[in-house]
Formats: sequence, C-alpha cells, structure tokens
Amino acid sequence: MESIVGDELDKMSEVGGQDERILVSVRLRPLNTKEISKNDVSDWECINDNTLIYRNTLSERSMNPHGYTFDRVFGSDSPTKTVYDEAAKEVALSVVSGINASIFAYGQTSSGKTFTMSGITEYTVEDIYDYVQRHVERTFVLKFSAMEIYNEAVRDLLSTDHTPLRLLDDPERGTVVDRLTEETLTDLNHLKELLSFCEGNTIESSAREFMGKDNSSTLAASVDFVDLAGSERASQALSAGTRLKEGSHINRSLLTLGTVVRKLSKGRNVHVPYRDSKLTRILQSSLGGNARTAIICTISPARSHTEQSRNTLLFASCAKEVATNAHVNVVMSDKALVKHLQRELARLESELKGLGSSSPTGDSAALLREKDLQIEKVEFNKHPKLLAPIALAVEPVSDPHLDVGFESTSIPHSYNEPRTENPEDHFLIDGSSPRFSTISPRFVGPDPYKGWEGIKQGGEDDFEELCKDVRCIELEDSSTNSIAEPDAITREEDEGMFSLRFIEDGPTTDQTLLSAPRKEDEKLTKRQVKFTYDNMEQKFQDEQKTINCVNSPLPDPPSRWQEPEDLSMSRKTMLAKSRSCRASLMNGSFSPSPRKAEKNHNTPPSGSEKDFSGKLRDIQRKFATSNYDSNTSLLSRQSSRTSERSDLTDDSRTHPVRTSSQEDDTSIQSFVAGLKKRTKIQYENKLVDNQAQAGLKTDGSEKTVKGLGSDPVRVPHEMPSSWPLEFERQQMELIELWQICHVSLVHRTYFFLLFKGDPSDSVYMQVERRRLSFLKDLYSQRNFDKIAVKGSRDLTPASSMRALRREREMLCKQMNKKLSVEERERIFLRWSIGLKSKQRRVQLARLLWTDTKDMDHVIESADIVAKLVGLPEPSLALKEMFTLSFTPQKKSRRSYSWRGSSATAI
Ligand SMILES: Nc1ncnc2c1ncn2[C@@H]1O[C@H](COP(=O)(O)OP(=O)(O)OP(=O)(O)O)[C@@H](O)[C@H]1O
Repeated sequence: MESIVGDELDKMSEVGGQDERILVSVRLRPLNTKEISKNDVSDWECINDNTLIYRNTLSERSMNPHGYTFDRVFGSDSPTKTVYDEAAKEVALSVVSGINASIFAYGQTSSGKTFTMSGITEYTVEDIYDYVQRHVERTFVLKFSAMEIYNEAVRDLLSTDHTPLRLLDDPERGTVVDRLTEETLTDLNHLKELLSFCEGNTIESSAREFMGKDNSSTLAASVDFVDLAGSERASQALSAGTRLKEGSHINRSLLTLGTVVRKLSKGRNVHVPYRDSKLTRILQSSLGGNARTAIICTISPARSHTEQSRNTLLFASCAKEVATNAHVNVVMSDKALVKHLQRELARLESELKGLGSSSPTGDSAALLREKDLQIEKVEFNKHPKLLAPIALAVEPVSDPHLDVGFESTSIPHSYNEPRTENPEDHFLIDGSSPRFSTISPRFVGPDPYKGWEGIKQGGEDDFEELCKDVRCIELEDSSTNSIAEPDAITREEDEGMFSLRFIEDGPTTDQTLLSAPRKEDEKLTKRQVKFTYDNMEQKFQDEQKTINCVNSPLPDPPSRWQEPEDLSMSRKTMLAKSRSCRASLMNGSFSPSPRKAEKNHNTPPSGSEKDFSGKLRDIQRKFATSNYDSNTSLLSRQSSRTSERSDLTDDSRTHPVRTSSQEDDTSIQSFVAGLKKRTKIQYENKLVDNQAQAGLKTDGSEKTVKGLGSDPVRVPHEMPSSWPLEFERQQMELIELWQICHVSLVHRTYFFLLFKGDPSDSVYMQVERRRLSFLKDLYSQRNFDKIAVKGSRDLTPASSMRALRREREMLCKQMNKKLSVEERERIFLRWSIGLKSKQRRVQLARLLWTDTKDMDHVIESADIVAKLVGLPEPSLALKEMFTLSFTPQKKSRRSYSWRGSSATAI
C-alpha cells in the first residue's frame, strides 16, 4: 500500500484551532449481484467530483431534488484508496498533530459502509505507521478496540466474554453483528500486525485513543473509525416482544442522530439532544465538537433503494452544515496538578490517620513537628510541577505542530427536552441503526500510579515518580532554550486522553519529603496543631496562587482561521482545558426543566484517569502484563468532546480559549479549595477527636479512625473495568450516604448535576465518598454529641438534620417564587401530591431526595432543587460549592450552596 510521503503529514499537522464543517462525501457502490439478478437499474450518477444526480426523475413526481452536491462524491468505479485520499485522509491524519479525528460511515444496510471503513482504517494506520517510522525519536503505543451499540447498550466486541449478538437473522448474509465482529477482528488483527513495532501492543476493549510524543511537547489526540449500520432490515424484522423493543431502541438512536444532525445544521443556539441516545452521546464530539470529522455516506445506486438513498443524502446534506471546532490539544498539566493534589490530600489524610491512631501527646507532637518541617522543606509554592501550565502557556515550543496535549473533560449535563416531532427527523428512520463499531488505535502503557495507599506504602517509588514528573515539567519549561534528549517517558491518561511525556533520568532532589520523621516527644498543644495547619493552609494557598497564575496571562484568543505560522502562538493560548459539565450546567444548556430522562446509567462510559511514568524500557516490559482498564476509557475522549461541544453552544464559542481555560481553572481552584476545606475540617475533627476522646476510644471510634486510612480514594488505576457501571454504583452510594448524613439537598443537587460520569469525576466522587464515610462513622459514634460539644463544633447528626429541615423550608418558600402555578401543579401530580391536599409545597419539599434507590426520583429531585435555588454565575457557584476561595467572600451574597452543606455535612 502506498504510504504517505515526505512532509505531507507535517503539513497536515498545521491545522486545527479552526471552525470548520464536517467533510461530507458520498460513495456509490456498484449494483450487487442480487440487484442485478432482479433486473434492478442504477439511477444515480456522479457527474463530477462534487455532484450526484438522480437520473430517473420521470419516475418521481415528488419534489425531491435532482442533484446533490457534497464535498466529494465517488462513483461506483472509485477505489477505496481514492475515497481515503480525498474524503478521509486529511481529517484522519490530523491526529498526528494532536487533533481529534472521527471518520464515520453512514448508509443503509449493504450500501458499503464496512467495505469503505475497513479500507480507510487500514490506510490511515499505514500512514500513521509510516509517520511513526519517520519519527523514530518518538515513541508510539497504540491500541485498538471495537465496540457496538445495540439496544442502547455499549458492548465490547473484543472482550473475552463477548457473545455475538443474534440481532438480525438474515438468511442471505448471516447474522449482521456476527459478521461485523468477524470483520472487525480481521481488521484489528491486520492493524495489529501493522503496528507490531509497538511492543506489548494488545487489543483492548473500548480504547479509542491514539497519541504520541515528540521531544518538546506532549501530543494527545484520538482517531475514531465508526461504522454505523443500516437498520431497515431490523425495522422490518422486529415486530413484537423483545424484537419490538429492539426496534424502538434502534429508532430512538437513529431518530436522535437525525435530530442532532438537523439541529446542529441549523446553528448552535439550540438545544441539541445528544443525551437522548447512547449513539449520539458517543458521537457527540464527532458531531460538532472538538474533532475534525469526515462522514462518508454510502448508497446503493439501485432504483429499488431510491428511498433509502434519498434518506441517506438528506442526512448527508444536514451533516454538511454541521460545524466542528477541532483544535490542537495543548499540553495541560492540570491533571498532573490534580493528581498531585490528590496525593497531597492522601498524605495529609495519612497524617490525620496517624494523629487519630496515636495518643494526643508525645508521638502526635513529634509527628506534627516533623510534618511541619517536611512542609517547609517542600516549599510547595515553588514546586516546579505546578508551574508547568504557565510555562506551557507563555513559552514558545520548538515544534508548534506537536504542542498538543490532553483535555480535562466531563460529560456535560444536558437535559433531555421533549422531542418535538419534526418530519425531517424521519429521514433517518430507515437509515441506520444504533449498532455501531469503532476501531481505534490508542496508546497503552503501564500504570505506575500507585493509588492512594500506594502513596503511603510505596512512598519511595511514588516519590521518585513525582520527582520525575517535576523534572519533566522543568524540561518542558526549558524547552525553548534547549531540547533535552529524553530517555524516559511518562504517560498520563486524562479521562481517556493520554499523553506521553519525556522525562529526564537522574537522582531525585526532594528526598526530604520522605525523610524519616524526627522523633521528639512533646506535648500536643493546640498552638502546635494550629501551626501545622497554618503551614498546610499556606501550602494550599501557594497552590492556589499557582493556579491563579495559570489563569492570568492568557492572551487574546486566536482567530479562527489563523495562519499556520501563528499556530504555535495559538496553541500556546489554546488551553484546551476542562470544559466540564460544570460549564454546561452553568451556562445556557442547563435547563432544570423536569425530565424523566435517561438515567445515569446511560451516561456513556468514560475513560479513567491514569498516570504513567517510568522509562520506556520499563513501560515496554510492562506492556505484556499491563491490565489496562480499557472499558473505562472508551468514551472518555467522547465525553471530553462532549464537554467541548456543550461549551460551544454558548457565547464562549467566540472566545473559546479564554473561557475554556477559565472554566478549567475554576474547577481546579474549586478542587483545591475543596481539598483545603476538607483537610482543614478533617484536621480539626481529628484534633477534637484526639483531645476529646483521649481515654474514650472504643472499638467504634477506632474503627472510625481506621476507616480513614483503610478506605482509600480509589485511584482510576484501580477503577473497575466498566467505569459507567462503577460510576453508577458510586453515584448510588453517594446518594445513600448523603441521605444518611443529612447532607444539604443543594449540595446533593450540585454534586449530582456536576458529576455525570466523566472519568475525572472519580476523583471528586471518591473524595466525597471518603468525606461522607468519615462523617457517617463519626455520626455513628455513641458519644458523638459529647465530642462535638467539647470541640465546640456545630456538627452533629441533630444539627445536620436541623439544617436540612431549614433547607427544606427554604425550598418550600422558593416554590412560589421559582415555579409557575402550572409547573407546580405538574410537579405535584407527578409526585402524587393531590392538588387539593394541604401543604402541597411542604409535602413536596419533604419528599425531595428521599428515595435514594429510585434514580428517576433523584433526577427529578435534582431538577427541582436546581430550579428552586437558581444557578449562580459559574465561577461563584463553583467556589461556593466547594466552600472555600482564597479571595474574600462577600458575606452579603446569598448562596444556597456547599456552604450550606458544609454546615450540615462537614
Ligand atoms: N464500492 C464498492 N465496490 C464493490 N463492492 C462493494 C462496494 N461497497 C460495498 N460493496 C460490497 O457490498 C457488500 C455490502 O457491503 P458492506 O458490508 O460494506 O455494507 P454495509 O453498509 O456495511 O452493510 P451493513 O449495514 O449491513 O453492515 C459487500 O459484499 C461489499 O463487498
């Protein structure tokens, strides 16, 4: 196969950061034997490279168009290579420059989607392979996956327990999905062969990432190949029972796909119901998000398929109008920062644990003093790692084309809105099915992330890794002056996005962090503890300052059609930071209208956050054994893009860089603030605990203390293979804990709406779970009130319940203000509150968030609470949500937020 030549790819890398349309092509296949045997005739003809006409106009009395123009049309004699070269290559290979790419085929059954996509996938990988070979100084690790969506369930086609679905028993062609699986496997095996240079390459389920690394920067992007399948056979075959259900799912997915494309084609200021089907959730980024997208619509030329073909062409016409906003993913160290903070939290908690398990005198004092010294030595504010984003934001890079990175993502919150029937929706009714497969290469590698406990237990290794990261940042920081030759590589996966990072080898310098505690026997005094805490606080403040620095020096966003020469600058400023669900929650896409929406288990699976570091040889050695959590990463980039997309629907689109950055920084700030708050409170609690309980330790209290340490935040590395399921489980656990701990409804609502299944959510969720578990244990202590009184803290089960009651009263009052009479009545009816019954609002307020087992109830509760309290301006909301900001808070400002919850929950 002919490979891409010379610097063609390099040229291609000079794209991105632009607003562009989906590249839409149409491919006509030849009449097949069946059609010929039935004397079917070909009615479609490509009259030039862009126009397809329907020749048999006489037979149609309708107003159907005679000709269709697309970016490219291919006649039945066009080989797949030509289709690839002219309709997919440029988009697909954007990935080498860190731009996400999606290629997907759309068309009726047997129109040639798989035929086309197989070839395109192969050509793409060959070209990438060629590129990799020409850049031997870089390291690439790729992975493949194949999946399908059927009946709104995402299935890993390659998992060992995969049982091929018997979907469409077709005597002529066999079972469609079986055939697909077989073909997909063949493709994957071939691709794997092509990529055998990559030691340890394994086929893993659900991986969709491709990434690479060059000397000066980190590249992270993915390319997706999506093979949708036609569904008209399904709709014919499925008529009753299970089959009918399958049919309705199919229709739902394809109808939603049609609706999404139609709405996107009409502009960005409309609600796009991505969440109405898994298919559209998964394709969300491909349809108008942070990806360059090419759609190849395949049609049969046969007269007997005219209607299907027209449906396909109508879809293609709409898709043509859809704009995407792919951009180079600039290296972001936010995730590293979060990771670091996470570790820091672990360390602090570990200290707390130490405090809790030791007597309040002697050892504790020594430990505290020792920790103080450690903190002083670490000088957090000068931690070079934390400066990384700044360096990347302001320093030119040696190779702008490869100055790319990953994004922090979240699945956006988006409410389903009742779909209004639109005739145009029906153009998809027989066009495609939700069956869906992807074949995507991505990078794999070992995951040395030690996990929460690992931080404590495997301190040396972990610390070495931290130091490597630090040196790595230093290297990046100094990249403009000299390009150090890396000899090791570290890798991070950010919610399914990966980055490779070269790091220097060498001795660590911050060994003081792990130096043995100095043993001193002093009495623990409040002053000492305060001193210790103040140090910690200072440390957090320093972190906050660093983050603020990241915020500040952003130049104006680049123009959409920036010249390649300017891209280095644009990339520097294109901080493709987290456009999380927070954004969509806080911006216009949030609509707290009641919904009986898809439950959260429909949240697409997302990648897990991983951290990879170590030398290349180590990585390679580990490949064979690395048990990578692939399911979790499948949709991560999709969710990433989902977030991107949601942002694009608001005004931020005109200033995407700045807004994105700000949002992410806000989230990081919030996270830092949250950590600070939690740490402080836990620290204080422990102090109180220690002082009040000296001599009162019971089994229960010991258990509480132990629980802190033995219930570690589960790092993504340890996430189960199916993150969506795990997310759902954790979510239910949190909901339960909220109820047990009498947590503020507003807090529950915010949390519930903000964290929708993105891999990065796991961090927050785990912290939340720990917090609540701690609280639950605390509450369950028999002598709790005594302790609380001694500690002068307004934190008892009773006080939490009181606060919750007050909050319900507040919500009750809000109902008249925030809900119209009609809305109220509608809600009352839905909540089985008689319209003639007394104290309807009180009844409703009392019911909110009470049924922790019923997700519909939870969703509606969240909707109602969100509507009742209104949503403050995003940054404020977030800061308040996590209570702390280092900037003074306006006392006068009324807030129904975390602050309320902190009074009740911690
Ligand atoms: N452009 C083409 N030239 C020659 N043969 C083709 C072409 N396109 C498709 N075919 C043949 O048509 C048949 C159906 O193609 P294919 O399986 O790719 O369709 P499909 O759209 O993927 O169908 P399904 O939706 O059922 O998966 C295959 O035998 C394939 O080899």
